[in-house]
Amino acid sequence: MKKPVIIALDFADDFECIEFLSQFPKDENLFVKIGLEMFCQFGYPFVRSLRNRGYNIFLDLKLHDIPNTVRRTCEMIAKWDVQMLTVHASGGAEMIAAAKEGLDGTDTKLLAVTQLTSLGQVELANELQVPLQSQDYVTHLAKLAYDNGADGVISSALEVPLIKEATGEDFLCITPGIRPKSAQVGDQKRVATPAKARVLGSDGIVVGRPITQADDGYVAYQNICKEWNK
Ligand SMILES: O=C(O)c1cc(=O)[nH]c(=O)n1[C@@H]1O[C@H](COP(=O)(O)O)[C@@H](O)[C@H]1O
Repeated sequence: MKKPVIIALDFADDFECIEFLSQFPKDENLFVKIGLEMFCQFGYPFVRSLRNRGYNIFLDLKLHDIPNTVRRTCEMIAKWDVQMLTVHASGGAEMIAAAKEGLDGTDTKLLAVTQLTSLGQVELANELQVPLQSQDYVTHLAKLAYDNGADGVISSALEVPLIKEATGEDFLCITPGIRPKSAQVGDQKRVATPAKARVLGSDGIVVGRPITQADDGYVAYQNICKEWNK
């Protein structure tokens, strides 16, 4: 699959979301992320309706629970034909392996979230009391995910070279925290432009507000794709 620009559909309601999507040509082969905000409101029927439009789906549920619960949840999601699913790497080795087991027999890529891109070095040290540099913590979690069967991780683009070195070139690094030069950073801390993410080796970028809150979402998307594919 071509390295995707994944649009994070973080909207307050489905009407706003569908109106946003109506700006895009019908044959535009979109890769969209359904996160907790939309999934909590509209659940699986919403996932199915977007899949039926032909979109690739990244279901971002960031599962984090005991292994048995995560495995059983993944067994259910395995029937949904989604292309990517997230769990938190900090759920541990057994939980990651259980998630993979639950997805057995599907093409759904299991991605483990490392250190959220909204957390910087200060939050890692002071709030989470993790005595490591961000890049070492992220690499450690990526290796844990790799060793326990995940297909890839979610990290900032900044850590991609280290993750690839610690795991393998084929281990997917999907990177949110993407901000074109002109965009506001907002609550993100570890950010990169689309061009920088490409140079650092990201396998796909996740972009929300710079597209969904732009005056013209389709133009914003096209500009980001141009920068990403240059
Ligand atoms: O798992 C994610 O997708 C994710 C992980 C992470 O570390 N940081 C992060 O921003 N995300 C998601 O990526 C999207 C980023 O949105 P924007 O900040 O609006 O571009 C949001 O939907 C977040 O939930």
